[in-house]
Amino acid sequence: WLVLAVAMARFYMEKGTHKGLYKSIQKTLKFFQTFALLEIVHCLIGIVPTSVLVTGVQVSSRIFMVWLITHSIKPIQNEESVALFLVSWTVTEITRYSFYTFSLLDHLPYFIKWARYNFFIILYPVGVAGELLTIYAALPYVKKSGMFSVRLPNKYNVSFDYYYFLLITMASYIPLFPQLYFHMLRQRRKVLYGEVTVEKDD
Ligand SMILES: CCCCCCCCCCCCC[C@@H](O)CC(=O)SCCNC(=O)CCNC(=O)[C@H](O)C(C)(C)COP(=O)(O)OP(=O)(O)OC[C@H]1O[C@@H](n2cnc3c(N)ncnc32)[C@H](O)[C@@H]1OP(=O)(O)O
Repeated sequence: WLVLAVAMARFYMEKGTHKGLYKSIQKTLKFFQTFALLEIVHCLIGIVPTSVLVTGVQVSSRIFMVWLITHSIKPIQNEESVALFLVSWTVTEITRYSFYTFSLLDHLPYFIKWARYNFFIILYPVGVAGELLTIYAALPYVKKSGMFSVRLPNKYNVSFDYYYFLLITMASYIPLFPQLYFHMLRQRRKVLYGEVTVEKDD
């Protein structure tokens, strides 16, 4: 993610625009974000004590944004909203992995701890806004092209409309995002202020 941050900063300093940013960093982004699937595996096999459900929603929604939205629908790659979620994911992950690294080394600077459990207050809504605006921008292209959709009649007698799937996905942020956000607020109270709260989990 640090590599991604440097590439993004260099691109913006050289070009002075976000247009072309996604194209220039897409390989690195796809590599690291797809690799994040391992985080779900780590939770499943218990080598980290994190909720499988929270991590699953977090990682799968990002994989979906990377592969099934931004990679697949080229005309939206230059939208401002793409830069919005890219910056927000990158800052979040640099902070989060710094937190893990320094925690493992047993030398966690207070600033990293503070940043891990404060930055999300702004970055989460900003990232989600970037994601939702990007899906919204994709809707007309998806409707026009009929991509990833299966129409009747066909030999399996099934139909699937990606356009409506995207509308449902956007709607699912309404119940799911607050769960992730409140989870982080509870973690913040626990880690920064030592408050213990009971959380219903997977
Ligand atoms: C198929 C279509 C699906 C569509 C779904 C649509 C619905 C989507 C709804 C909303 C999606 C949100 C999208 C998201 O992409 C938006 C953004 O990310 S915007 C940017 C801002 N984001 C954030 O701030 C993310 C916040 N989330 C997190 O930080 C974590 O990812 C989270 C998984 C939520 C877990 O955090 P939590 O604090 O609960 O646990 P941790 O894992 O951090 O820590 C627990 C302990 O485990 C140790 N640990 C964990 N991993 C490691 C590691 N790799 N190495 C070492 N140690 C690790 C950690 O230190 C903790 O230890 P201790 O308890 O001893 O402190």
